[in-house]
Amino acid sequence: ALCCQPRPSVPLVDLRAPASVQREAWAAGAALGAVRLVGHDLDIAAALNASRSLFALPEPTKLAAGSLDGRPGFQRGYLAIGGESGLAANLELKEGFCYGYEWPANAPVENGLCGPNLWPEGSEGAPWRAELTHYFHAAAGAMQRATAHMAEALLLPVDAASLLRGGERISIMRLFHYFSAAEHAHIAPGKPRTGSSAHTDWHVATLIAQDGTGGLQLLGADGAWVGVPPLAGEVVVLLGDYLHLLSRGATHSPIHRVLLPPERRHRYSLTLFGYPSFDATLPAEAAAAAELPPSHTRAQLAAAGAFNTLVNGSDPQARLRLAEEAFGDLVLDKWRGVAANRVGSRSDRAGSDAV
Ligand SMILES: O=C(O)CCC(=O)C(=O)O
Ligand SMILES: [Fe+2]
Repeated sequence: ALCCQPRPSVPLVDLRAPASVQREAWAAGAALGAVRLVGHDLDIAAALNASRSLFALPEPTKLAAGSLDGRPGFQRGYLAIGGESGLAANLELKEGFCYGYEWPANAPVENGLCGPNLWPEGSEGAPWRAELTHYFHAAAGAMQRATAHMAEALLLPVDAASLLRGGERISIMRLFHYFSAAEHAHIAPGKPRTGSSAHTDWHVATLIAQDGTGGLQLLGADGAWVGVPPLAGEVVVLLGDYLHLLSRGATHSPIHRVLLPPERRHRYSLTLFGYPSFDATLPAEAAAAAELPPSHTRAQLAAAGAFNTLVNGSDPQARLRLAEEAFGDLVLDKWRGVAANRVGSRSDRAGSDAV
């Protein structure tokens, strides 16, 4: 009977249905900060397979495509295990690869988030690379449609079309490959291991495709971690800090984390970070009304402990920066911070955890 079916904890939105029909699902999703999405036309299995091919490349080939040393804050290229961490206390046991818009060779670098993709040497013409490039554009389109759908359904006090406008060339795809806890025991022995430390996403929205392993969790209002089910054919849309601010709190930016896969399992995910334009600034009233950190209950804050978020609420300069600084400058600062938490770095040894 209908009465006895468990209510799915992350609401499901079908992009093929009119936004007005999906109002209830988006309202529940805005309160939680996440929806499951179908009707997106993405070939998730093909993209996951392509990312497996990339991570199966020889270690030296991957390391040679590493990005972090040259340009602090610039996020393209290969991320080795321990190469970044949301919280300095943790070793995040995953490797990653970040890429996005394909800048023409010799295009001028307009800002710190622009620049060439750092594909592994010898990958020109590889089918997996073509698939990943295709997936970036398809996923960005699906996210654009989803945010417009959401804004329409929720009657958000922002121009729906403008949420991600101008961010197409700086939005970033992050491929992850998570290991089980006992692997790579020689790296930072004794350090607590996790997949992704508790955090909020700093931008507009995140579109996540995951394999069947599971491990992504977000905090519900009561402070209980809610598993985001890895269901075939679905992607997950998480709503971020910048959307929370822009919408004057109409959407929640959930604290979430990724647990490591069980023994002998690996987890793959494709995570697209949807940015507004580099120069986007918050209207002064929105910045003044901002809750920092965004709209979390006491139960959520207690359950999360330390977590990484766009602006540090206990820093008196933070509110000022929100009103005055472009999104791109704020987020570049954040990227420098997580890179500074890499294994063996100075802030790693000092154990500092920015919240
Ligand atoms: O791998 C995932 O499922 C999500 C990772 C995540 O939350 C992030 O990179 O911001
Ligand atoms: Fe995230």
